Amino acid sequence: MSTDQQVLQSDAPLDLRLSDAELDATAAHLAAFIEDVVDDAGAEGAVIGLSGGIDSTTVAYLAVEALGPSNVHGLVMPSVANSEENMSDAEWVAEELGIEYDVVEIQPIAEAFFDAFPEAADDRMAAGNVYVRTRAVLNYFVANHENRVVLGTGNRAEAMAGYYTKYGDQAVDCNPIGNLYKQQVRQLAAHLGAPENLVTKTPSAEMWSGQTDEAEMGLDYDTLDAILALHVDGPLSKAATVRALNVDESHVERVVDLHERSAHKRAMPPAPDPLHR
Ligand SMILES: Nc1ncnc2c1ncn2[C@@H]1O[C@H](COP(=O)(O)OP(=O)(O)OC[C@H]2O[C@@H]([n+]3cccc(C(=O)O)c3)[C@H](O)[C@@H]2O)[C@@H](O)[C@H]1O
Ligand SMILES: Nc1ncnc2c1ncn2[C@@H]1O[C@H](COP(=O)(O)OP(=O)(O)OP(=O)(O)O)[C@@H](O)[C@H]1O
Ligand SMILES: [Mg+2]
Repeated sequence: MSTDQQVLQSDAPLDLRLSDAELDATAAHLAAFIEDVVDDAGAEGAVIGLSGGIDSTTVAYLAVEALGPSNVHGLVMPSVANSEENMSDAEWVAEELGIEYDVVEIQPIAEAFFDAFPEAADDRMAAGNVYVRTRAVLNYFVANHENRVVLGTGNRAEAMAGYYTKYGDQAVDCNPIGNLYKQQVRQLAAHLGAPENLVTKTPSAEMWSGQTDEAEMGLDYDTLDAILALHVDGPLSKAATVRALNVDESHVERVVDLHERSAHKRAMPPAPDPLHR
């Protein structure tokens, strides 16, 4: 994936917003899903990484609806790449929801990995993925110890574009918002009571300072959502999608490319067919 390219925007994006009744039903459905996952696992609650971003904020609100605040444990895990604003927003979410949370500085842990392979430490993608995977290890450390499940925060747009770290932020036990496009996540967050500054915040993985999802993918989320909904998830041809959204063919091709190149992330690791049965 090339980085920091021009952000392409459709001037006629598809409106995927849900009605108030649909938002009520969605919130109840997703909370019931979380409760079922925890019950089916025989677990005593959930762990969630809190980044101050809208995806983890939304899942935290849903988890508290589902399980009650005393059964949700938040982990705020800063590295040098995280902004103070995001980390303080993450703590604000935990305090607002009344959940237990810990702040775990992951820089020293990541530095141990960097020291093991100094030649890779300046590779911002490889190093950024170390931050992401370190958080996954800590989520499971707590989940194992406290008999909890790990809540994922991936949405439909990220999943279909492969915009996540394999066995990193995708290493979770369930994805409550995994079938919502990004604009629907923002809408649900507002519906659940998340404050405006979190709902409208620029999405970032914060794997390095200044990273933004839209600059890296080269598309804004409304356009990505729309191309996925119409073409990759939906029945429209490339040409019909271009006409419907008034976008360039290259927008659609970029999304198809992101989707196809990340197929391995959505599949079990392959093994050869058995030779002898
Ligand atoms: N065809 C194939 N079949 C099987 N395995 C294949 C493969 N191609 C690559 N691989 C494996 O996958 C690895 C590359 O995948 P991976 O390690 O995930 O790394 P990669 O996809 O290169 O990078 C992760 C991407 O996700 C973004 N991200 C990460 C975390 C959070 C967020 C966020 O939105 O918050 C976004 C990040 O900005 C970056 O664009 C390769 O090193 C290789 O091990
Ligand atoms: N510093 C961090 N501390 C704890 N968890 C984190 C941190 N950074 C990322 N995460 C976890 O990784 C997930 C994936 O990050 P991602 O950026 O996709 O979501 P987000 O930050 O919640 O929302 P947005 O996409 O709008 O930035 C987060 O939702 C959160 O669970
Ligand atoms: Mg983020």
